[in-house]
Amino acid sequence: MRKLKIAVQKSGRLHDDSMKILKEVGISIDNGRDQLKASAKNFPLEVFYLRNGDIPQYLVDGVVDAAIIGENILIENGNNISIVEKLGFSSCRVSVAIPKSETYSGIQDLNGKRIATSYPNTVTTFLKNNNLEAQLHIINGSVEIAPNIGLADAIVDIVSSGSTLFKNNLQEVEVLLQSEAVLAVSPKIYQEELDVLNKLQFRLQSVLKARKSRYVLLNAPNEKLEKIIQILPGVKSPTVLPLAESGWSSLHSVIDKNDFWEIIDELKIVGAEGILVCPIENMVL
Ligand SMILES: Nc1ncnc2c1ncn2[C@@H]1O[C@H](COP(=O)(O)OP(=O)(O)OP(=O)(O)O)[C@@H](O)[C@H]1O
Ligand SMILES: O=P(O)(O)OC[C@H]1O[C@H](OP(=O)(O)OP(=O)(O)O)[C@H](O)[C@@H]1O
Ligand SMILES: [Mg+2]
Repeated sequence: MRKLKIAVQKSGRLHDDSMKILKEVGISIDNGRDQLKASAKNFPLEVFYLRNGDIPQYLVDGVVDAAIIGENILIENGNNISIVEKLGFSSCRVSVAIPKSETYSGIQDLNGKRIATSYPNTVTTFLKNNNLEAQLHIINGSVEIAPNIGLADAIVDIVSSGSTLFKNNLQEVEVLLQSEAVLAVSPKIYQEELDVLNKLQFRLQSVLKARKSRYVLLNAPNEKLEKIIQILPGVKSPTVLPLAESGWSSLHSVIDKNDFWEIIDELKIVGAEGILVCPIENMVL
């Protein structure tokens, strides 16, 4: 089987979580320090460690078949690159920010302004869509400093917690796009590599589903079961097993992690006892 060539950020915000998710899908990679390329021991995969910003071009050219990359970079530089899976980490947004001291009454306020950014294509599209004109200053990092040193009136940059904006006395006024890490595929991928990619994607989906879910076990008197089952939908329907103590059962089910506390509260009210909640490693549905 031919190997799938996948690009992963060499170092930076995406690196650790990218390696972690590959490990969670059971792929073990021989990772010598400072290696730019490494092969998986137990899966037809070759990992190329590259700069996030360089990855779209490698995908366009077919130098790599796939990549784990920030969606914002694909929007900025990735013509014709498809996203096959959103990976749920490195969530952020690309936003316009202006000094806190300035009032903002709407998008028109950006007309004629000087905007500093590392994402010129994203900003140009945004300006065009809104019939605005502005002067762009393209800088590669520390964009948030630009208004404070008189280089720009506004910036467009990544925002996550908002603490960098806060520290630089800036306020977020428009969100251009939302982003997270994604699995992207080269338009030049061959069928054999695509078959490997499909296998990888299947494994990723099972890990991502599992991350969003929790396994719940509880005990309840039989007369309370009907109400409890209504609260616990489960993958199909909850498993009910008799306990050694007569008139009691054990119920097992899968719930969405986000609904966790609400469901537990409801379960307690209708008479569930000994509730256990466990993480799930994989979910193959
Ligand atoms: N503060 C943040 N919170 C969450 N995700 C972020 C944050 N900053 C960046 N990201 C996401 O992580 C990706 C990588 O960011 P990082 O700053 O590590 O690299 P970079 O400067 O874009 O690239 P390079 O690898 O070329 O140096 C970004 O494209 C974005 O999708
Ligand atoms: O809203 P926050 O949580 O503060 O995150 C936003 C900051 O994070 C990123 O920078 P990073 O720390 O990656 O530094 P860099 O500019 O060197 O890439 C981004 O460029 C912002 O500056
Ligand atoms: Mg950064």
